[in-house]
Amino acid sequence: MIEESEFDFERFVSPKETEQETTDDFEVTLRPLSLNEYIGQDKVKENMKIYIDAAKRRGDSLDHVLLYGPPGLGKTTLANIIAREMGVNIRTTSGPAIEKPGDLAALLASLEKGDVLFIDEIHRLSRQVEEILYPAMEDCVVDIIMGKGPAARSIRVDLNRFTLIGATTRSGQLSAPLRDRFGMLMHMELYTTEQLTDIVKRSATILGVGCDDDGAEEIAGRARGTPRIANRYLKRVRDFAEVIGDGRITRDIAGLALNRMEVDSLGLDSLDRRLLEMIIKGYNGGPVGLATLAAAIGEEAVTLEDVCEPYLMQLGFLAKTPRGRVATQLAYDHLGILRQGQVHF
Ligand SMILES: Nc1ncnc2c1ncn2[C@@H]1O[C@H](COP(=O)(O)OP(=O)(O)OP(=O)(O)O)[C@@H](O)[C@H]1O
Ligand SMILES: [Mg+2]
Repeated sequence: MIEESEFDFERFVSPKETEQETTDDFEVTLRPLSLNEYIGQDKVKENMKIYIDAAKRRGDSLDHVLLYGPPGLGKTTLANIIAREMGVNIRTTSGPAIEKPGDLAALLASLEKGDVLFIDEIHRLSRQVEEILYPAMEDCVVDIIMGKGPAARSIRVDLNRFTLIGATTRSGQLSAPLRDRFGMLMHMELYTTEQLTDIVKRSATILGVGCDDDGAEEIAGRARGTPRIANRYLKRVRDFAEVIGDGRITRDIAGLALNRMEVDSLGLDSLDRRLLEMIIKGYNGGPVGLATLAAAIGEEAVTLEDVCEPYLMQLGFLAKTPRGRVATQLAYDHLGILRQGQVHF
């Protein structure tokens, strides 16, 4: 329920777009525009194709979709593709950008039939704002309270059928009532090196850079399962290739560039290594709590949890236990550190 004072009727007519994307031109041009161009995430993609097809056959809007997974895996890209494949408009906003319930109500009321509303970082919606979504998602209505005190009355505003696509890096932080109202929960996984190699090759073609298969593989192997990182490294390696080499990306050039950027052979960057070294040297291998660890290396806990840990856990370098984070033997081996009392043969 929202109060009249909070409701900005002006916005019904001209909703102010809250475009909060942190994309530069580079990212925009590299974004695939159709499901067929979208590499990897096969499970998500196959299911999505069926849901889209079914909705289109019924002439219905698509059910609400929640995309969750680590940053840079293509959630924003996929949301745009879904809207495009459905042939509808997409409006983009993000959790922290919607301050008042009235703002969201106005945005919802401005949607046309079938439109997609994409809310990035949906776990960061305030409670009050989130409550507007419940009846909107379920019954396509918003409730507005007019007036105050005993004279107050509530008005229902009917909405057009729409599709909410929410994206979050942390589905665990989503309240249960909100999560339950999504018809599809789609978990995005880290990409394999083969998939990332294809992504790098595709991006290189779009950018007009010559790139050997080996060169693409070298970049992919160090991009920690993340297309955004792969594209970023490609851009930097291209600089090296142009200045040091003959412009073509080879394995040697890629290796050299990435070493200079302090990205090691498995894709660990200096922050990953600082994290592991702190557990090993500062806390004797762990367990150590996330907050303690974050304070010790001077980083935010969310950064460690969202950015570093998924990849370190996938490599088997880090384990989460109820008592805290633990560095595994594989991490010691990779960093070349001996455990206390361990003898090197
Ligand atoms: N499946 C894919 N195929 C090709 N390129 C991709 C794919 N997924 C993502 N990319 C590229 O990776 C970049 C990052 O994708 P995107 O912005 O969609 O990630 P995100 O999951 O929304 O990240 P965040 O959580 O940080 O918002 C984009 O520039 C896009 O070009
Ligand atoms: Mg995004």
